[in-house]
Amino acid sequence: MADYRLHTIFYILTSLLSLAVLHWTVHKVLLSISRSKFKKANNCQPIPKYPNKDPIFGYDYWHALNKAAESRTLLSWLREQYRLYGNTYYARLQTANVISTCDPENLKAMHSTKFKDFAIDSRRKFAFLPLLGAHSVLLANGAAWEHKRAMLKPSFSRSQYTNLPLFERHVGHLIEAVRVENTKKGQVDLAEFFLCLTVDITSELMYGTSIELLTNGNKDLVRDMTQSAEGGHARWLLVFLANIIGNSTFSKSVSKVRNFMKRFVDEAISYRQHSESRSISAKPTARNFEGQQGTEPLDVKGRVIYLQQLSLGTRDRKAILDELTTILFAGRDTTAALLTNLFFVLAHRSDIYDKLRAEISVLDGERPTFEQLKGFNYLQSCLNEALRLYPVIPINTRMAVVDTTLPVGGGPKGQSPIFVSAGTNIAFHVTALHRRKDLWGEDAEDFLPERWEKIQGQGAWMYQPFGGGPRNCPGQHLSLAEAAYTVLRIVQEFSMITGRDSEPWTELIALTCTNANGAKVTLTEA
Ligand code: HEM
Repeated sequence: MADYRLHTIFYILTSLLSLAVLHWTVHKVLLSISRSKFKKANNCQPIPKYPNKDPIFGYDYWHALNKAAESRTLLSWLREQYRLYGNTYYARLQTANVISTCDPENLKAMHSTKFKDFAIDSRRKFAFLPLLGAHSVLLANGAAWEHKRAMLKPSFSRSQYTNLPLFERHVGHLIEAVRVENTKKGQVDLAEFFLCLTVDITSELMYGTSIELLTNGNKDLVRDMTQSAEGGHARWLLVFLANIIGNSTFSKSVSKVRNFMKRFVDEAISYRQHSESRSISAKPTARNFEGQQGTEPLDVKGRVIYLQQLSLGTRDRKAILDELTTILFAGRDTTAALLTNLFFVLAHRSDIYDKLRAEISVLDGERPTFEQLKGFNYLQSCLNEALRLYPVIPINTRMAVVDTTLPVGGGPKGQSPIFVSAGTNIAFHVTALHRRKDLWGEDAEDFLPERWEKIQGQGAWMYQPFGGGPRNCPGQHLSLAEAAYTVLRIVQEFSMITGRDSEPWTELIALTCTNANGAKVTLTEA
């Protein structure tokens, strides 16, 4: 009897297993047939491959990538891979299929023409979720992302980035603090001050209240923010290994930063309560977080304050915390990195510094208007060139959400479309794109602001510091105005800059990328 029962169970189990195997095989065969047809219809050609020694786990590619990251040579290592395998190639990395590209046509497709076929990938989510939170616009996809983007829009209006008196207040604090340090120590690392400046400006614009790091000197917050951003990048490199290895410095910093931010969540909640108890100056907006009709709050100067905007869209404290933390990091690390990289160059190029001084001398020491600021072409070219040679976000990623194609990278010349199966990760490398000699000329490696006199429309897809398409950077105008104003005022106040660092520019990749050794200089009073 027992033998009969065992026999029946065995029979049922093997039948189920055979059915599952059959189903899987049929599915695979049908998928392969339909993909072959799809590839043929789209004229897809094979893509060059990185010679993975470990084609299953892709451990060798990951090991090489990590080694380069540890020695702070990841950006040049990536460029070397493009030289070896072409501008678009495939590799296996930690069990994932990855297509790397530095081709403008592929970026255009991902960001714009085929925007819906690509989404934010799980690697980015894993890396930055502890810091930015699940509600972060930087980690969202689909309809949730659309809502968040609509919420952000009014806070990036022209009135925000043309508010030069607001910039002046904070840049004035920066100049004072830099002057004190420069006099006391005979030199100053501008990088630390830029990180405070961008927090002060971003918080005033987005929260309505400045954190005032330049005047209250909350060094702990500066350190915790930096450690959080760097820890996020380490998680991006390690992925699941990060959970095994652990990083207590990262966890502590994240928790301190998010705790600090809770005061602004309280402010948002009390703003909401206040606005519910009396009628505030408000007009309807597109949609809020909960998908309902929202309101667009205006502060006394007629600006839209993001914190207030968020508070009217949701009662969820965690959602407000995630969004406020995200916007502070997005506004801090980026513009600070741009300024640090540019001043690193200026410290070693007195010819460029002198040319900047000559250009702005028409102001005769007075403050510029916004139109004058935008009209200083050489100043604008220096910013463009700093973002070209040292893009603040040099590595970015997406994931294909459906079977799709990218326009180039296939065939012997790399000019035919390539097939991209759903789930494939795409890594795009902006430094490699911005330094391609076939696009930028033989002097692509040189810092040459003059090249921008000839470039129309910022070079479209071959110049990608701010991303492109619907998901491009909403802070672009703000950061360029903020950076231009800061450079102009420093150049007005100091007649000469001398570099105090003989090291070459060295990558420090966290949320963004900046010079690892900062911008150590001595400034001479004008
Ligand atoms: C030099 C300065 C800056 C650079 C180079 C820069 C670059 C970028 C890039 C490349 C993206 C697209 C990311 C992607 O496609 O995955 C982005 C997105 C974003 N940036 Fe910026 N950014 C800068 C300044 C700012 C500032 C000052 C703010 C706000 C105060 C800001 C807020 C954002 C936000 C909220 C997003 C997410 C947009 C979305 O996902 O829809 N950025 N930025």
